[in-house]
Formats: sequence, structure tokens, C-alpha cells
Amino acid sequence: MVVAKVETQLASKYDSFASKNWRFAYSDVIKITKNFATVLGRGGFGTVYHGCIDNIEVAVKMLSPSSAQGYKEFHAEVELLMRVHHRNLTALVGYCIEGTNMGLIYEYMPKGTLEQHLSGNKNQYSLSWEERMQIALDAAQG
Ligand SMILES: Nc1ncnc2c1ncn2[C@@H]1O[C@H](COP(=O)(O)OP(=O)(O)OP(=O)(O)O)[C@@H](O)[C@H]1O
Repeated sequence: MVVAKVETQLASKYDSFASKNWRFAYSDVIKITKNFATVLGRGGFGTVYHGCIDNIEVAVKMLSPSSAQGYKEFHAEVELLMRVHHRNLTALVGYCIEGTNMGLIYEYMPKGTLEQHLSGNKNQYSLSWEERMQIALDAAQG
């Protein structure tokens, strides 16, 4: 099957320049997320779940089969974040490619999204224009 072939090519490509530790089996993802028990949110790529690896919290983004942008985005995200590391970029911890089960594992960001902070929904404290400017600069650096 064409899809299976592409997935195998992708998987071996990533394995060739990353430590084997980056790649997780789908059975690991099930354990990490406690069978996808807690949803953190949903994006264009699919659903994001809370998980734990050795007591370290992670966020697991699973590619939704109905996602049009998903497959391309998955490819770009793994490719980029395996090579690029910056304190203003959420770190990729690993990925899973097993048949149609494709997921990305990131470090967990406990303080909510930037959007929530910019809109003031997360807490009462509103960011000053100076702080917003600094965030814009930091994001651009990332
Ligand atoms: N690393 C993370 N730690 C904690 N929560 C996260 C993390 N990544 C994503 N989330 C949660 O999952 C939601 C969806 O994230 P995701 O990155 O898939 O979508 P997005 O960036 O909002 O949209 P899009 O993928 O369409 O650009 C976020 O709004 C956030 O609530």
C-alpha cells in the first residue's frame, strides 16, 4: 500500500538521524496517556492528550485521520523539531508512527496557551504592552 510505504520511508528517515529513543510504539503511547484519558485540547492536526513518561508530564498530539493538514504537518514538525532546539520552542520528546497511528510527544506546558494569556482568559492579570512586546520578540526569536 502506498500509505504504508510512505510511513515506512518516513519512519526510517527519522530513525536515521535521531536516537531510537525518539520513537515510541503505539502501545507505549497508550500507556503514556493512560489510554487517552485526558484531553488537553484540539488543533488542526488532531487531539492533544495529557501523558506521563517516568513521572515527567508530556502532551501527546495524535494525528486525526480526518485531518487534511495533518500528514504534511506531522512530517514538517518532526523534521524541524528534531533538529531545532530553542528555549522559546516547545521541545519534541518523541513521535509514534505505527500504521495509521501517528503521534507527536512534546514537553508539557502547564500554564495554558499564549492566546489565553494575551486575551486575559487564563487569569485576571492582564499583560502590559511592554510584556506583550517582549512576548512578540521572544516568539520571533523562537
Ligand atoms: N505542549 C503542550 N502542553 C500543554 N497543552 C498543549 C500542548 N500542546 C497543545 N496543547 C493543548 O492542545 C491544544 C491544541 O494544540 P495544537 O498545537 O494541536 O493546536 P493549535 O496550535 O491551537 O492549532 P493548529 O494545530 O491548528 O495550529 C492547545 O490549544 C493546548 O490547549
